[in-house]
Amino acid sequence: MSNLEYGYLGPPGTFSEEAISNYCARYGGSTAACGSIRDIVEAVIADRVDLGLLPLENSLEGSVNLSLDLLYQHPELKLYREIVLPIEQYLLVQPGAGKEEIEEIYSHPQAIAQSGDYLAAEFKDAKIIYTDSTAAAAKKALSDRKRAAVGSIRLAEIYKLEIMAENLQGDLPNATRFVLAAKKDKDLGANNHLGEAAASDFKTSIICAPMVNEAGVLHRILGKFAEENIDLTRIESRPSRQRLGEYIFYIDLKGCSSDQHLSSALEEVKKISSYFRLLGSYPGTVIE
Ligand SMILES: O=C(O)C(=O)C[C@]1(C(=O)O)C=C[C@@H](O)C=C1
Repeated sequence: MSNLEYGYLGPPGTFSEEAISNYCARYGGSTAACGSIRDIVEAVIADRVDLGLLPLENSLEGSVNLSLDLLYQHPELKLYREIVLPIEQYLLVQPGAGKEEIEEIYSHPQAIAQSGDYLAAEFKDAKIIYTDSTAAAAKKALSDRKRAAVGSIRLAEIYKLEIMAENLQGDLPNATRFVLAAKKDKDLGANNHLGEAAASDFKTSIICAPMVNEAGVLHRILGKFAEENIDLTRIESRPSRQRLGEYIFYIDLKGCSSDQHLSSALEEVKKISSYFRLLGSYPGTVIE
């Protein structure tokens, strides 16, 4: 078992904590709660933890933009593993509080968005207040019976809250994909389990920006992967922050960067990019 320390979005009771606790139960290691996604990245950079767990995307709501932006802003970071966690949202209140008493609903923006249809139908007059995490929302609900929190069932037990409603995301499949990131030059030890998986289960993530902003550039980049028969699992754009209308692309691909076909496609993409960064090749862990 490994003795690595993992920073995650706390306090205890978040989905992030569930994901990393599950991972550590399987592979060893300890956890450290951080107050925000920025704090996780700072803790990794300052060597206060070995790796940080960043939420990257959700099956209903898409990207966690802050995580994408922080990965771009910190070229010293590398991705080591993906963890996918199924998500179920609950509405939690002070014991005994009635539905008609609820005036404010607290949660992380992703959790609020995943429960959007339910909240619009059942609490259309309630004020929605965003928090840094679902567990921070539970703490808010604890102190006032007119408040409710959206989050995991574990929050009910940890913070002694009552479940007012369950399955807020409806029947749609809800899962969040996290990544473990560390400094590239960090010595993670030999027995870290991070690379454990069948080679076929690897994914590779890159960030790139086209050399010129003209018709067909994205087509040319994607064509390089098609030529080598590489399965592209996700593409996301974010503003380059240099000029209005200029974007950088986050691309996830099946395979490992050392595979012959993927490595030649990456070399070709590098040639036609003004910015290119290999975020890493990593295996995944799916939590049931
Ligand atoms: O607030 C939490 O519980 C988190 O772990 C963060 C987070 C996210 O950023 O997406 C993680 C999973 C869920 O999608 C909702 C919130």
